[in-house]
Amino acid sequence: MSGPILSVRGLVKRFGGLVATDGVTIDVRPDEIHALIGPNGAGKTTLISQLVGELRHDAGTIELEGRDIGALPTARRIGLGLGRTFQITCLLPEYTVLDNVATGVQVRQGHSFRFWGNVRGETALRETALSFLETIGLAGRADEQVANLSHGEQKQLELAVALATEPRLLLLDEPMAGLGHSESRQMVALLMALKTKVSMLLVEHDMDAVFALADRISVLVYGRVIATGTADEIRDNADVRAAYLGEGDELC
Ligand SMILES: Nc1ncnc2c1ncn2[C@@H]1O[C@H](COP(=O)(O)OP(=O)(O)OP(=O)(O)O)[C@@H](O)[C@H]1O
Repeated sequence: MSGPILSVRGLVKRFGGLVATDGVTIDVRPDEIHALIGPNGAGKTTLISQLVGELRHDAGTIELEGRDIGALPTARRIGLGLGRTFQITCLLPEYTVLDNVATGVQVRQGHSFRFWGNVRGETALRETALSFLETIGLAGRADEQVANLSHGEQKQLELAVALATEPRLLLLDEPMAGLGHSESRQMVALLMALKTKVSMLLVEHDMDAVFALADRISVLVYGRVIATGTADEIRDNADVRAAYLGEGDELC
């Protein structure tokens, strides 16, 4: 078996006296959806921010396909294959759906937000961007202004923009947030279909989605991973059940 896509060892982040991630060790294997769950304030977003380089860690290591990326700036990490979607929608609302995906393509090509150039380049860029929209089922909305999309379509578009950077590992920060039941089911189906194309670390409060998608689940509580295992192992874990007692999230 080949090594993990992502290997995190002993990651620590302190905010003054608060230890937000407290020696987190976790890995994501090739073609795996690894879900990270935990009560509010457990440190999930802090961990994602450390992985992408928006927050510097105080201790520990982060390796992407065996390469230590812990000291690299965010743009370099993206260039090496780290992709992410955001908890709060982060699209350019006044531009079209296609323009937004084109920004992802251009990031991959080493340009940042250059937008449309000469006609030949424009055609190639348009075709590449369209192919990502086809993958996520939004090609029919390519020329629509983003502001006119539903919340569910915007979440799908975020995914297309992230995919356009051609990541080896996709960090998904609450892709189901704010989605209705049928939109959530659509997103689950989409992520399931993408599984063979890209490995994913999924932060999500929607337990139906987590248990439907995840090959393995890690549970973070007060900055520490208290358990990692399959859905069945996590469901039966007494420490995990105790951590969720009284929380809004319900383990199914
Ligand atoms: N910039 C910051 N400065 C100080 N404390 C912070 C900062 N960011 C997060 N924290 C604290 O770190 C802890 C972990 O927060 P974090 O947002 O990572 O949790 P989370 O698991 O993502 O929560 P949620 O599920 O509610 O999004 C919390 O106690 C939070 O208040």
